[in-house]
Amino acid sequence: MPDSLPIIDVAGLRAADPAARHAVATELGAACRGAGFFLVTGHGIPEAVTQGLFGAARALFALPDAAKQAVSIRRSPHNRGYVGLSEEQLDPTKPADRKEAFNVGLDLAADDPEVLAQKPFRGVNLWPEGAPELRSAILAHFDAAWALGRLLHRGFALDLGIEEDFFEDKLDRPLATLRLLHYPAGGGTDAALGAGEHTDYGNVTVLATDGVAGLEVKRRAGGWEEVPQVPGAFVCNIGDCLMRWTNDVYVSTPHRVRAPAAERYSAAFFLDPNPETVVAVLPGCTGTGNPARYPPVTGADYLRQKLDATYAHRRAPAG
Ligand SMILES: O=C(O)CCC(=O)C(=O)O
Ligand SMILES: [Fe+2]
Repeated sequence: MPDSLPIIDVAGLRAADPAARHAVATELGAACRGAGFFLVTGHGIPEAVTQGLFGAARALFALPDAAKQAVSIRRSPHNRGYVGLSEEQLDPTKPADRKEAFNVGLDLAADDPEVLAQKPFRGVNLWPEGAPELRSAILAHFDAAWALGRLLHRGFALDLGIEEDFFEDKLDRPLATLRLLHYPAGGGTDAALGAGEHTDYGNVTVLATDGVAGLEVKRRAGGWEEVPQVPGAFVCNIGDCLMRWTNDVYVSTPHRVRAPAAERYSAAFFLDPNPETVVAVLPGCTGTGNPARYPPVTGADYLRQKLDATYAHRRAPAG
């Protein structure tokens, strides 16, 4: 892995000129095969949207505990809602994570046919009462990060030598989660991390941070590399699902968050495919002596396995 993560301007992916699109795709492909992490500029997400998101995150985490517990993730079978401080332990060998989180999924209406049919992960979002402005600010960023995630997939497809729009209809009702994160001040004095070492589960993660450092990427040779703060850029990384889809051609790299001395906010958008999409190793990623390493699985089964392995509250009855 190189010592510094690549910064990739992805505006060219929107160009009419195929050569411009291919040039960006080649850069993306190199990053996905190498570090598995890259910084993205030229993403087209207005700064006002990101500012609005962080304003909403600050207001949300500042609510009284009772208001946050009223929308606890324990009340949602669909991986939505609030996760309290130290309720999660991404690395089981370390103390619980020093963070609180709030998960938002695809914003479906209560009478959406898939919600009524109780399809897996198809539920309504939980919103704190009396704060309607939070919902619109958070959903504006959800939509913007989703669009960026789909744009990146056009680049991945070009790099992988498949149809440029291969992923389009596999990401149009995705199992996506926008996770707001708040790492309180005062970390760094003990062994607790903000978030323990883990890999992400989906295809790609689009991360916005408030400029406070803390995220570290595991080097293949050992040790940790701090992700630099580049104003206006998003940090993107490949998740386990795209690693599987590409037969390990793209790499899902472990990372962690130090418990920062100063308070830190971030927002991770995890883009997983549609629930019924079959994730089967792509034809161009196998060859003689390199068979498919994974059997096909649906997006919903895949995510369920991953979440059940991580979160005790999904296995045990809510307490
Ligand atoms: O807060 C961050 O910088 C990264 C968080 C993260 O890795 C995650 O939530 O999966
Ligand atoms: Fe992560």
